[in-house]
Amino acid sequence: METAQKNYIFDFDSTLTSVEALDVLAEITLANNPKKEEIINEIQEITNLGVDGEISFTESLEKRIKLLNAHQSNLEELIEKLRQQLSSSIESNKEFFEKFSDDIYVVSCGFKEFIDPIVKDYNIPSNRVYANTFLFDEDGYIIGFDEENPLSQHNGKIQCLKDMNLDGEIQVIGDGYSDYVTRKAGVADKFFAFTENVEREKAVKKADHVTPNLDEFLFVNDLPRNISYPKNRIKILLLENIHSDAFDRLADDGFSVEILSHSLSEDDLIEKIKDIHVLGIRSKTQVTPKVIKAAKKLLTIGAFCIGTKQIDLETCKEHGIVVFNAPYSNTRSVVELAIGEIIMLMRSVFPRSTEIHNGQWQKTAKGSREVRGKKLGIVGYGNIGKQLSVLAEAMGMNVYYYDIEDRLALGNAQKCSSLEELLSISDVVSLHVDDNAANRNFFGKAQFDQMKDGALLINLARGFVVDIDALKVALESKKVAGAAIDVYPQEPRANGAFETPLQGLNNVILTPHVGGSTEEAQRDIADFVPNKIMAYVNSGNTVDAVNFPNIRLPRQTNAHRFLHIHKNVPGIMAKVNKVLAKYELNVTGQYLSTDSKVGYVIVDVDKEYNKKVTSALKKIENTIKFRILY
Ligand SMILES: NC(=O)c1ccc[n+]([C@@H]2O[C@H](COP(=O)([O-])OP(=O)(O)OC[C@H]3O[C@@H](n4cnc5c(N)ncnc54)[C@H](O)[C@@H]3O)[C@@H](O)[C@H]2O)c1
Ligand SMILES: O=C(O)CC[C@@H](O)C(=O)O
Repeated sequence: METAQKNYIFDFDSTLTSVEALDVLAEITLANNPKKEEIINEIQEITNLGVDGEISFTESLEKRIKLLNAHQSNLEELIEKLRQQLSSSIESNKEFFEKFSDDIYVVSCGFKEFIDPIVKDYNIPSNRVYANTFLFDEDGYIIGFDEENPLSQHNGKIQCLKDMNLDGEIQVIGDGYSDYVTRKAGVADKFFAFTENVEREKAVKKADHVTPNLDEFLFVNDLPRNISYPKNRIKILLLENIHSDAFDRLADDGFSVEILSHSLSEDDLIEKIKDIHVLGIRSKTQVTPKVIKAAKKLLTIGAFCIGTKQIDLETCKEHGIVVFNAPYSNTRSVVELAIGEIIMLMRSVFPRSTEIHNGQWQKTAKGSREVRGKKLGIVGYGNIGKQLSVLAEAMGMNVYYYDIEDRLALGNAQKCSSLEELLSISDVVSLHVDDNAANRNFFGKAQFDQMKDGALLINLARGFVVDIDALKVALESKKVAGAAIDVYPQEPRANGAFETPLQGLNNVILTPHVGGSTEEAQRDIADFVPNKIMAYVNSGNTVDAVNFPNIRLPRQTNAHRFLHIHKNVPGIMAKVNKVLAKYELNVTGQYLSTDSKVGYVIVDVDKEYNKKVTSALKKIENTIKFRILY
């Protein structure tokens, strides 16, 4: 079947390059001019007025050339600078410019003197560049332009395209007025608003299609491209006030990111998740089997925290959804809060402070003790427990710990063989067990009874670990002299009203699950988790995934990468290889990692292959998910 001829008409400034060339020329010519900033601002204003169609293009050109005061010798430097500032999606898609060279034109209101040498590198010869030309005086100064050229006139591109008299469909790709008017005038069949460098409201409104980069344009036209799926089509939803650095990092990589300050209910999440490829949450969002079932496009979930029990990890795995977390980023923050709270509780600082807030002066040493020499009992000697052990010891505390696993003591910390033993000797008990469901109501009446009279309790782990009613009784009876609680059996999804039976009790510090909420921790998490997400989405790496076989993949060079996630049943690898053999693929690398439930096989193949292989791989029985990356 013969395919219809298409002509691709590219604008130059802010489309092929990320800048306006005359602005760059101004930077060069005005380098030593004391009024440089003023003049450059003026030039930019004039450029924008012209691009938006507020003043005639000829007028804008005349004014700018006068202000520029440029010389022929400046052009060489300009060309060098422009070469460094090509739009990145143009640079990464050279193959398209090579394969479709006969159908590509540059039609620009810029100047051939600098456009020709730049686009030549992209296989576009001078005779397919339609642009203005400068006029020079005998000393080589630019004094004007060829006024006969239609491109120097208002609506010049319309006239130029008419004169070009091209056969077939005409697609214009550009960012401004001169581009979109060609569509209205009927000389272009489609206008693509290119917004990689600048997003002009009017251009976006008039566009048949908004293309945030060349990848999107090539994808919708099914043209050869450097990337399998445009990143702007990958939708990321970040909930629960995740640090804005995460948004910046993911958006800078080209993804479409939406950020919400609160968590979503199951129903709202089910609705929202249908189109989402990547979900980012903290501790409040429950990712239930119903949510996962609705998440048809979901590739990965980032828990921007330590805990992952809010996510049904097994169901995620069965659906080929890879989950990451940040296991260490907020550890130090929790430890520092625990240390602060131990001191505050030991000194009864909060009751003393409340008295003064209520207008009372109560200077007393009663119920106020140093931490030095006191016994700290750490329950759960993991990442947080261990770090707390070291800092507490540095303050002169004697550290004891209890863990269900065999954990090596740090410093002079002493291991207890049972929880009872630890509780019976500790002046302060600090809970740092993990968020395992088995730890529900782990600490109740029996444990309070086993504590020393007047000991203190700290819970910065999970709310369901402590029986709050039993704690209330222990505090009221003075069995426990004080407590610091950061986590609660039920926590609200968003900021607002909150009630707990512990409100109003003496020497009880209540914080709203902020143990890990420091600027430093949140920034670190906003670096760590997006990196994991990008490594998976962009290359298939699952290193540090919490529910998936971990695999570190080599860099993919000059190859297409097939990612095949399947149920781990006998014979599946043989079937995958049979398909690859049937279509005679040249396999350049194959990697496999499995656990008892799923298998994850990655195959790197030569770029040229029979495309039918992909549907054959998808059709293999027990396939869960299949993706191609390039
Ligand atoms: N408040 C906050 O903002 C905040 C911030 C970060 C972490 N946390 C929570 O802190 C807790 C500890 O985090 P971590 O990074 O140290 O986890 P971790 O997995 O490194 O350590 C947990 C330790 O607890 C032990 N453990 C589990 N159940 C136990 C039990 N019943 N008795 C004794 N030991 C037990 C484990 O063997 C492990 O050594 C987690 O619950 C985490 O969700 C809270
Ligand atoms: O930031 C959060 O919402 C959770 C903090 C903490 O409980 C964690 O699991 O890291």
